[in-house]
Amino acid sequence: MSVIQVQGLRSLKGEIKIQGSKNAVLPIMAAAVLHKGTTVIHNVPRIQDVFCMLGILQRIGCKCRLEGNTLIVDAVTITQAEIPEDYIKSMRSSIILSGSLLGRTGLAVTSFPGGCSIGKRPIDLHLSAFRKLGAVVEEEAEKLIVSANTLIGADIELRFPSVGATENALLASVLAKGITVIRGAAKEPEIIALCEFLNNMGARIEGAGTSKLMVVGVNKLHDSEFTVAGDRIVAGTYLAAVMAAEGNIFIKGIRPNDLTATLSLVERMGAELKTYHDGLEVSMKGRPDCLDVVTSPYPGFPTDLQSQMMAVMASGHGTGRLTETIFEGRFATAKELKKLGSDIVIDGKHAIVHGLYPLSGNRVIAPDLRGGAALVVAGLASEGVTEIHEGYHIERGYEDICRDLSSLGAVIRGME
Ligand SMILES: CC(=O)N[C@H]1[C@@H](OP(=O)(O)OP(=O)(O)OC[C@H]2O[C@@H](n3ccc(=O)[nH]c3=O)[C@H](O)[C@@H]2O)O[C@H](CO)[C@@H](O)[C@@H]1O
Ligand SMILES: C=C(OP(=O)(O)O)C(=O)O
Repeated sequence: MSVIQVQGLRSLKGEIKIQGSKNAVLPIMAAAVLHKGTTVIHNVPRIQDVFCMLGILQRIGCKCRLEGNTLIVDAVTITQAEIPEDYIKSMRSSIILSGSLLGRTGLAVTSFPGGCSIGKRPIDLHLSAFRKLGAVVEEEAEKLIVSANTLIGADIELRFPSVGATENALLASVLAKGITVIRGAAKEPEIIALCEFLNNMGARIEGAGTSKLMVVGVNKLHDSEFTVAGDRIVAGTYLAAVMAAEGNIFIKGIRPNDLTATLSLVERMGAELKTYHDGLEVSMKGRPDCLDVVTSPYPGFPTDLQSQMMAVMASGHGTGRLTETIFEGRFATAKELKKLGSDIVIDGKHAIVHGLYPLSGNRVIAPDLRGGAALVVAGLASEGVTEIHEGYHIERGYEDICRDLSSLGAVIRGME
């Protein structure tokens, strides 16, 4: 699907089941490499990033079967510790395999990762964690070679709670000798999921969900089965969709507690919410109020929902200010939203959004995964047709955004 067409100004109504979490399943798939046996993962979303990770697992020797939303990974034999560069460039999460390959084989040959063009995205914290555990990191003609004879538990201090660096430090330390303490760790629900997954396969990790993780190295892991939780960012995207389009929808298959900062924001913007243990009902009448929003690491408001919220405010009421503190490139979406008539002024880390309704349909280009989803949201609040080009970005993280929104009454279709 390279182009998405949205006919705006239709309210949304109905119920939507949220796919499994991308940012949880990718490190879990990488973690399966640590075990010389079989891992079964349920509620795996059928998205491009998962297909890419599957491709990498197969290239390094794993036997994988994706049946519906269940993935079986047989990692009895790893035949190579090098990940081809084309895979690495097409997906940020490929870097997470360095930790698990290093833990499993003592060697990981990768290169600098790709991902969304949302900022510089260095990996210095990942590499310094590997070094702390006793690995040697070498750069050779675009290749990044991380190796260790023996990984030894260590005290790792992260100067920023990087999600990826926390995951890599965990993966490299599970089979290391002795105790590893990770201070300044990320607290995202996806880190908790990874710790639960690893403990369920025999690892010994304490402190998940806090900034201090303790890993007691073990000698071996065992076969396991795990179910991935619903994707809080996809849920937040559909929340943004109903804020922009108005209406009433039930979002099921997620834990509202994972979305506390987002839910508090949308309530202040004017939505009515009812939360249940595995879902929530959202009702939006009239235009949402524009407010001040600052992105920050969990439990703060997630950068992965900033663009969608920009789209909501662009079609809202009053003036708001978005401050992006994590990824400096995420305001690329503003340029596209302006093509729909929105009034957004960028000033460094801040975007000042003056709400206007309705926006007017136009041809726009998805700048990245969440920026693409934000343009779909803006299309719902636009008069006429909005055509979003380069929709392949959206497929990295959404199983089928057109299927989901049409089931809620949106007039939307994808075209090749
Ligand atoms: C697959 C996945 O889970 N992706 C998520 C993960 O990305 P990712 O793991 O790449 O994000 P990080 O938490 O590592 O990055 C956060 C910040 O730390 C900086 N940094 C990171 C690593 C490092 O070695 N040095 C450094 O300076 C980054 O430039 C960025 O400014 O967390 C982000 C922040 O919640 C989300 O937006 C992404 O959706
Ligand atoms: C930035 C994102 O993903 P990735 O880290 O995989 O590029 C995202 O999910 O918004």
